[in-house]
Amino acid sequence: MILRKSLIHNKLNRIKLENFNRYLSDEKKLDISKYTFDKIRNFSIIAHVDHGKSTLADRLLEITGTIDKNEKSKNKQVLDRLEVERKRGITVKAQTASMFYKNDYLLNLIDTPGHIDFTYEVSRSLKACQGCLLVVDAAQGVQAQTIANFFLAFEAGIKVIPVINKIDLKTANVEATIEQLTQTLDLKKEEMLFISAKNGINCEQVLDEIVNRIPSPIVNYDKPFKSLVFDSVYDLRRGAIIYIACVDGEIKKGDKVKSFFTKKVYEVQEVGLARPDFRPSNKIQAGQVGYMICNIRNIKEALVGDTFHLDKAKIEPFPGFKSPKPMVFSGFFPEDSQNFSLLRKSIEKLCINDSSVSIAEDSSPALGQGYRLGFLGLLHMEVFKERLEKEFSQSVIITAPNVPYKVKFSNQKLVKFHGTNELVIVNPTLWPEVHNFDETLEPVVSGTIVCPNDNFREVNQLCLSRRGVFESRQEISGDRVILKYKLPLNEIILDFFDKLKKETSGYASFDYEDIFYELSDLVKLVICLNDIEIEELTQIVHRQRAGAISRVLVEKLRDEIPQKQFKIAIQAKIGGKILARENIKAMRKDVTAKCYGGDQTRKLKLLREQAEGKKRIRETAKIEISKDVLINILRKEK
Ligand SMILES: Nc1nc2c(ncn2[C@@H]2O[C@H](COP(=O)(O)OP(=O)(O)OP(=O)(O)O)[C@@H](O)[C@H]2O)c(=O)[nH]1
Repeated sequence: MILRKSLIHNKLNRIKLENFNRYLSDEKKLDISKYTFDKIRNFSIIAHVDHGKSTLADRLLEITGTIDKNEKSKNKQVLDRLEVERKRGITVKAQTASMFYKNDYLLNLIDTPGHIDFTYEVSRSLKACQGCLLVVDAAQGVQAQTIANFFLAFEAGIKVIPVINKIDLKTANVEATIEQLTQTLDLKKEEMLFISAKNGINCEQVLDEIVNRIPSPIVNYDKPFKSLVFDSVYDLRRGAIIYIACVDGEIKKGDKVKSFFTKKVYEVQEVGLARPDFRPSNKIQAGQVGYMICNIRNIKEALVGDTFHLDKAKIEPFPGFKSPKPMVFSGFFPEDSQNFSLLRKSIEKLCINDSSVSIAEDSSPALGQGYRLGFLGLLHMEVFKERLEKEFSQSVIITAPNVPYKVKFSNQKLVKFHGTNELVIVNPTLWPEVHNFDETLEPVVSGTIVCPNDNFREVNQLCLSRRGVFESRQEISGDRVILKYKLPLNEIILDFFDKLKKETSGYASFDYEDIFYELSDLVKLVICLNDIEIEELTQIVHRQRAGAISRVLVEKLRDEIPQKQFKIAIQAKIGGKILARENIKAMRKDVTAKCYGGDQTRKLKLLREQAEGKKRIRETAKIEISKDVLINILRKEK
């Protein structure tokens, strides 16, 4: 697996040290002028996790001589996978690479991220292509991500070449896979390729079919330079390196370019091809795909989907650009509050290479100073956390993740105050008072599940218990079924996928698309200890689920909080209404132990004094939840 972006950074540094000077002093920059648009094919590889996307990419690079086998094994040692990627069996990011084929063609393999958290980026990268290889594992057949990815390609209007992989496996069921592809995606058998990416069987044919079937890009040489940004990485010395697909004109060192989104102007310092190392070229012209370095010092100015064009030229931007929208938010606090400034520096460094993380300062009575960070999805958050721990040795406490909710109001005073009639709430403690809004909305997704027919009942039950709405069921060959549900995002960000796997002995796959907002009866659930609110445990929940969540939380707290000299009342409340309650009894101390003999009046006096003392402490003592208890509760929450 040599093509992984989470690891490109290492690679960039290596290239920088070893080759940077050589490249700069190298007079012989690549001359790619002869690769006119008709000689170019831009394509992606899309697949369900583990169906062989990276293996096929490696094979194509090997066949075209872009990398050799020795280089590959060298890379294999350098590139180790993040644990979260290994655990989930996914690659978060691959890499873009240009290959020369038969001396005639320039084939550009454009990376698409391999996870639903990055669906927007997948759809943007597909916009830079005219075709894609849809890889399907012959032993596993069509899976949820196969379907979701196919439809992204279909919507992008690009040519899809179905490739059935792993035909060498004893468990391969090629006939069933063909049938599933024809039934579900309306693909034709005669269009399918049958390969083993691992053993190289029919892989050269894949290259020929890319040339034969994928159209060359539609371009205009006479118009001023215009390009689509489909990826970016950050290098400490050179700033952001952006990957562009050039559709009009050409660009070379010294030209001035402008970002349509930020309106900022930059001078181009270098352009070139990703092979996959950065190789400078004399220019990039319409139809070609490459990288551009122009001293962008903030990765937030190099956004996927933006249009970079020649300064002062009037152009139409590529449609559909959105700045990244975080959908999962959590508090990040240092395990040792002394380490806050170290945590800040580490987060800043990590964000240099990730424009999609949103950052705001946060503080908590128990956890001290920290941050509230927003991510594209839960996996994105896990990868970020793991990198904080592995690359920066930071131990962090993460509060229960939540999704962004919306509240709508018609009160004109509020509308005037906020300048809008709708607020997005990402921090549950900032949820407004009930009388201050009219409607509440939550993000909902269209989910696709592929599982064995026999598991339908369990899967359906799981989805309904997560407030899912059943939409459709389609039986496909191989005794499997495709199910569609509308599911609230909040219900699937935590353990939904794990539960789904458990219910189906690992045979179900899940993917989602289209995040949209729907009306929902949401309430703020507050946890109190002796009437004092524990902010870190405040959550926004659906009214229907509030009772069950409350009971679980108060029981967990009852088991975790140590006894004190006085009684502790644990309550879960919505507004003033108590939904669940547990008490922790006061510690008993035998104050009469020293009274020998039968002086009953003295014993009673001591007991009376003890009871009054406890009452006094209970009224005055501020119960603070300790950090350890909070960590345990949050761990169990996950
Ligand atoms: N037997 C066999 N195994 C293969 C073949 N292609 C890939 N594999 C294996 O399948 C596993 C997954 O392959 P990858 O190339 O990592 O799959 P991927 O689609 O890139 O996975 P992600 O990028 O992590 O989603 C690896 O263990 C490969 O060695 C093949 O043609 N035959």
